[in-house]
Amino acid sequence: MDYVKTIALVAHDNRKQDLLEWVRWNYKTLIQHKLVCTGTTGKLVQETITGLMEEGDRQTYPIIRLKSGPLGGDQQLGAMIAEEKVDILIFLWDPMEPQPHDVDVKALLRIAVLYNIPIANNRSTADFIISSELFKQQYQPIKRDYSSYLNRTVPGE
Ligand SMILES: O=C(CO)COP(=O)(O)O
Repeated sequence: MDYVKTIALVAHDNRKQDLLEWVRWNYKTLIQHKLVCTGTTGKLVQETITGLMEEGDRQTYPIIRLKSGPLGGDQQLGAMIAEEKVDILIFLWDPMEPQPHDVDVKALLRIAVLYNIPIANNRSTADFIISSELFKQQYQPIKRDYSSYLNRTVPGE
């Protein structure tokens, strides 16, 4: 990943205020990077950052807004990670409430682990990521070699 990173920000409803507070705290750093969000999170992040900009250069802050999580946004984000278009995932998911799209949440977390991108699922980990020395550098996550899996023989072959 480059100096300028693509950072995905996602939060379940009960965690959105937490994420927005984190965005407020870190917005000067965040605006130096590219942001991608699921739909409702994206709307709130965009409004928050736009509101924090100096009045003179205030403009709707550009972020990539995908569909809302339960409507396919988590899957769109997972696809972006598989295409190596996302460098970091900050996903404050709700540990206290089941979600209608639990399978999509699990799939998103799985693909983020598979591609070995940094993932924060709570604010303290998000703080550690954004304040890390590695955050300010180019960094290449080590990729596992899946060639033996890809070249396996399947039954009947
Ligand atoms: O449901 C989500 C993540 O699983 C987030 O979706 P929204 O940002 O659209 O609320």
